[in-house]
Amino acid sequence: MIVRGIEEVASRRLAAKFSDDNDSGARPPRGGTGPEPTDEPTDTLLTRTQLTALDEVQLLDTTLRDGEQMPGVSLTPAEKVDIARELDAAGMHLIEAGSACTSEGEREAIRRVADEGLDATVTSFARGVKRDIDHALDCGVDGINLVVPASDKHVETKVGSTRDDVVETTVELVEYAKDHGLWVEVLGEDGSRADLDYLERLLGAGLDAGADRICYCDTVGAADPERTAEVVSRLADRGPTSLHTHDDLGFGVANVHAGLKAGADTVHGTVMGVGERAGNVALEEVAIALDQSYDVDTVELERLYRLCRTVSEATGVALPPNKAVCGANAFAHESGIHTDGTLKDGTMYEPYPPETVGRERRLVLGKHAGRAGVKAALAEHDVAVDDDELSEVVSRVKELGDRGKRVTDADLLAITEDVQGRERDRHVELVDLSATSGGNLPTASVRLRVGDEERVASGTGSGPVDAGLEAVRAALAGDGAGEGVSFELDSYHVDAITGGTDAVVTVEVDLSRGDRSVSVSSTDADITRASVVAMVDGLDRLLAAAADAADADPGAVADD
Ligand SMILES: CC(C)C(=O)C(=O)O
Repeated sequence: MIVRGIEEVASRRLAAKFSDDNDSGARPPRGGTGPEPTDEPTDTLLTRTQLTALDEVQLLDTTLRDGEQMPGVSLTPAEKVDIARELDAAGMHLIEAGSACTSEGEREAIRRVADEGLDATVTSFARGVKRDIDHALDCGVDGINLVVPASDKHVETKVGSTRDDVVETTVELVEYAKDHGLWVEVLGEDGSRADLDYLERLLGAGLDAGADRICYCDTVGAADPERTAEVVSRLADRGPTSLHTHDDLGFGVANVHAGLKAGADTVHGTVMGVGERAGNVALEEVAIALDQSYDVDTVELERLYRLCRTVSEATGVALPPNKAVCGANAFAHESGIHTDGTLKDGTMYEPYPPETVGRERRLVLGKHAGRAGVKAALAEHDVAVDDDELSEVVSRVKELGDRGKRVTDADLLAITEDVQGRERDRHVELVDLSATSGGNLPTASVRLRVGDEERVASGTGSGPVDAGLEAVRAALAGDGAGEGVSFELDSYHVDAITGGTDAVVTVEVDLSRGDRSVSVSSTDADITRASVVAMVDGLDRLLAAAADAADADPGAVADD
């Protein structure tokens, strides 16, 4: 582990601030008169603005600490290690791996992250008590995020202390941690609601005692950008300053930008903004906004989506469909006008190409569908239609959309077959399914018709749906008698259509084989059946497409 350039950035910035060169215009003055357009060529009318006083920003990820404080989220050591590896691979500068005082299990997790040999600086959260620092030392971390109360509410009501005592303890603890070789950041909890003179005195005392940096905390997300700028510019005059913002007023990212313009150089946040209440600022949003609007590099953007998926899977927090960068709809277009425009020029309705953050563009069909979008979707499945057929398909797609249904690829293909009066043979079909759960090992058995043969197989999994998927995979794997067929389940989504324990559910899956993919849905009162039927129907569509492509060659059913 290394302290990845973080203090180099800060000291260069401070040096620039206090050097004469600064006045010569080599570096724009902090807190200046507002954004200055750069002369970078651009193919849009947008000009990139320069964040005053900074050109490098470091990110501290606290998904494994503040993110895990989200109600209902609890990560195992293995999950923490997985997330930490992904963060490190993306080039995260600092990773707050947890709070060492929490439990032996938490210390084990922090130890494992610290032992990974990551490039990132690995830290532990520590409250303002010596035993928390000892616990952090015991975990082998590089540094600590030392949290001390800053607002009177926290000083007096929460910890029952006085301002002077908190300053004195902070100095002692910083000296103790530095004597033990730790990198130290001092955070003033509830700093946005603290008396500014006292906050400056408290955090300044931390710096004077040897802390490497201080952090402005908008603990309850109560500040607006103006307050943020006011507080941060005072703190940044004292030394390297980080920002820790929450999103209770929806100002999370705006406050980060205000704080950076006011002289901070490091941003705390979490992946997908997971965290207490309304969450922390989402680091993927910070990273993409800094890149797009200010030309500031932070982490590897093309790894952001993958990172979000890893965190979503580990935490169980679904990717919010309408969120920047990670949302399913971030690069999806449904309305006829948008789809038509997007087909003419991919950037028509997007601020940046999806590949920038490791995504792909999707055209979705629903009640707003138009001819261009439907035609393009059919072309992706190598289906050609004449003008009259297209009109009929579009109107049936809209009808389905009007009934509140998202129109999947399988729906579109079925509608088109009907409009064109085509019948097709199924390549794979579910004949029978049984599943058991409740015991130690959920199990499912399937009987499939694959071409002319019947295949029976069973599988086990974390639940009956997972077991059903394994059974389908096993039936299709081929055992010498039949040929093997493999596929990827790219996404799986369940919606309860009715309430109660007898709810009817719709399962929607995206499957792929090679470079072909298909979306399919199935509705049933039995979630396992709905899931397996959707998977088998999707696979059937993929096999049909492969067979068509190979000009009805039966060998196309098997993997190459
Ligand atoms: C205690 C600090 C760092 C915190 O999590 C917050 O202010 O939200």
